[in-house]
Amino acid sequence: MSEEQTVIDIRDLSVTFHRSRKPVKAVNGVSLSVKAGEVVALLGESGSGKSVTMRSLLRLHPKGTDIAGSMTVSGRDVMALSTRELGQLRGATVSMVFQEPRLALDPVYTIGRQIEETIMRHEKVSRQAASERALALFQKVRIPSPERRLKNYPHEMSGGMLQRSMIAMALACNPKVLLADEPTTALDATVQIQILLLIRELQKEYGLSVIFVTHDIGVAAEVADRIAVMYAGRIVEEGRVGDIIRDPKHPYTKGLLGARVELAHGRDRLVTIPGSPPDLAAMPPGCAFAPRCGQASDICLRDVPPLKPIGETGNIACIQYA
Ligand SMILES: Nc1ncnc2c1ncn2[C@@H]1O[C@H](COP(=O)(O)OP(=O)(O)OP(=O)(O)O)[C@@H](O)[C@H]1O
Repeated sequence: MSEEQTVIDIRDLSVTFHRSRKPVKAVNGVSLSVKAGEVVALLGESGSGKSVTMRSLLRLHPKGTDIAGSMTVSGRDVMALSTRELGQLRGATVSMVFQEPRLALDPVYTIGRQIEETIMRHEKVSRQAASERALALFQKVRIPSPERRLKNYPHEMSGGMLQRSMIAMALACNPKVLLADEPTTALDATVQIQILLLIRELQKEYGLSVIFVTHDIGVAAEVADRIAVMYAGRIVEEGRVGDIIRDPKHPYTKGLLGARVELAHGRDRLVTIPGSPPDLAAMPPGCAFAPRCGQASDICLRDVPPLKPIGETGNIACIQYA
């Protein structure tokens, strides 16, 4: 597979939930592609639609959810897959790691057993072969005393070890794609950086395409090749990690970076962007960020700015650059 080959292609994705009285459009016209061996971070505040975008790739939404647009993973049209085909895609071609590994693991089976079952669900191999592979995977994610640790139950492991175990399980069937949803958010800072480095190292070794969901621009900078910034269900800025960090263009991205810089300088409080994101069930007209934007003009309150190319590789949705 060539470096330039697109592995994930999301086109004009919109996702609407109908759980409450008013429909909630959690994702609104998102397009995103990820090449072979590339890491793209989806960055934004809570509720911006990052997880919903990512989960759409495996059609993990409740029944009755409206999904519009198209998605392909490794050339397969996700919306056209049968339930059986979708089951094969999950875990084999596409793996996921979550913020809370405990919720993804079964408390009554050992970790080793759960990795073996994952392998045997997707491949015709003996338990012995699956067990040997589980051991090799535990060595790969550098879990000390791997033989002994494979016999542990989830509650016997620390958060960091559990996340290493989840990464081992995610790699069990040689996936092409890893979807990571805030996998380090619940961990201490030192463990967090170890796990980020591990993900980055394994991603390179396996040539994985990764979508990494995070609310932390520092984490995104550490792990990603490209960053897509989401706000209220849309991508508002997208570009190479160095460009976004060095020269953020969208006022929202600047705000996210500003909050981070204040923290880095040891100020005693987190400087956040004033105001809060809009109610997705009652979106105001115009740019969703306008009510919080120091540079907004009348036109921003009226028209939604389209996402337009900027520079050679970036995109921006802001009237200042239209
Ligand atoms: N199953 C669901 N039913 C109804 N609404 C949902 C469902 N899943 C997500 N939402 C809503 O969609 C919006 C976007 O959620 P999403 O989880 O994608 O946000 P996020 O950017 O990943 O933030 P977080 O870090 O909090 O997960 C939120 O308003 C959320 O309440």
